[in-house]
Amino acid sequence: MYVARLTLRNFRNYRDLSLELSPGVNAFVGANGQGKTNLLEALHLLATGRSQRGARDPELILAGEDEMRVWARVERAQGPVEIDLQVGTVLGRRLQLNGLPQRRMADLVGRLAVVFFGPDDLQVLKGPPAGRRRFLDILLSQVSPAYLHHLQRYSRALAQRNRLLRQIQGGHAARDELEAWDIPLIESGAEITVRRFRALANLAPVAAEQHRRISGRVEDLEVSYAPALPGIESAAQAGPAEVAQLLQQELQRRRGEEVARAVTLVGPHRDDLALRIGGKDARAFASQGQQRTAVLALKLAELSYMRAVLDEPPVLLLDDVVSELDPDRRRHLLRAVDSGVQTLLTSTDPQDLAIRAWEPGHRLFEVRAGQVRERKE
Ligand SMILES: Nc1ncnc2c1ncn2[C@@H]1O[C@H](COP(=O)(O)OP(=O)(O)OP(=O)(O)O)[C@@H](O)[C@H]1O
Repeated sequence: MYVARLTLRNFRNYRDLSLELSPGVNAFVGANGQGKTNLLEALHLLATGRSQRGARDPELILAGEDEMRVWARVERAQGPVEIDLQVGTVLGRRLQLNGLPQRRMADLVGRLAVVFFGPDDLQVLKGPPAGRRRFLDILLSQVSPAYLHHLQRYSRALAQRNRLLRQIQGGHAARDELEAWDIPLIESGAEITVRRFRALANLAPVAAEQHRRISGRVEDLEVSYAPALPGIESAAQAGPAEVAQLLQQELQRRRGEEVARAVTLVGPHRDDLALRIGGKDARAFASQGQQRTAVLALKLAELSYMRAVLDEPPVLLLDDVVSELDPDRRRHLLRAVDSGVQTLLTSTDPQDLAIRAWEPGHRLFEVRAGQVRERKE
């Protein structure tokens, strides 16, 4: 798939922009703070409903305005899709697909699929588990509406349950009220767990292979799902009903502790992704260079996983990472870019894009203060 046209109105520092994009490589160069990342953010928003920076809706609207619009025409194997998202400070979000208003925001997901790779991703290995869970959640939500449904249901149940636990602790609610929230927590928690295990079974060998190639077969990368609850792995192989049973037992067992600590202690929001490089825990031991190689391998695995599930490549968004990689790792990344994947990449330095070495048909744009101009070489 590829984005043929992107139109922005009052989005971040763009008042009015309409861009025609190449199905191949689109490079955006410009000094810091000119609006390069904002362009990729617009596409991330259309793909996932969320900003990759976790920005809230009002922050996305041009300062002084009260409504913004992001619109894209996406060419897909089965035909074009037009996604039109409007966000207002008063009116909230409104979504149209191919000109038809949609009632549910979740309908946005699955129209455009992206793999985003930015400087923050380089920290994902050493950072807190939430970042690694988010990696899986964003990937799976984009390829599976069922996963997104369970994730939303689970998050709601978790938030409500935590609120109730605080009320119980404060003596403002009864313990048996928890049961109503246990059901969605267990059911959707089991679905999420099983689907994460299955995805990793596919992702891990690809990440390992990419890693071998990038590191020159020096070290092995092992990626696996690391559930907080022992026994979950074999239950997940049997299916969601078996996982649900384990979660339920554990919730019963730890109810007293949950009430005492006023927080939900059981479920996939406590799980992690384990990465081992050369047999050692990457979180504790990986050097800067090893982290970069591992993250790059993971991102390339994400790309090929999505490509296989969707039966067409997603759009690759590379924010300021080309310059962060040494020539060898850059070559591996750019090889993936060359293989029929629409790519939007940003850099402050046109030299480090090595743009001339790319296939014909790439486009080079200059970004300055919310204006984008195509640069002819
Ligand atoms: N809601 C908004 N209204 C107006 N301007 C905004 C808004 N949000 C962000 N900006 C402006 O957008 C610019 C930041 O753009 P962006 O993050 O895309 O930078 P960049 O070109 O990617 O820079 P860098 O190379 O530093 O990452 C800043 O000048 C910021 O003030």
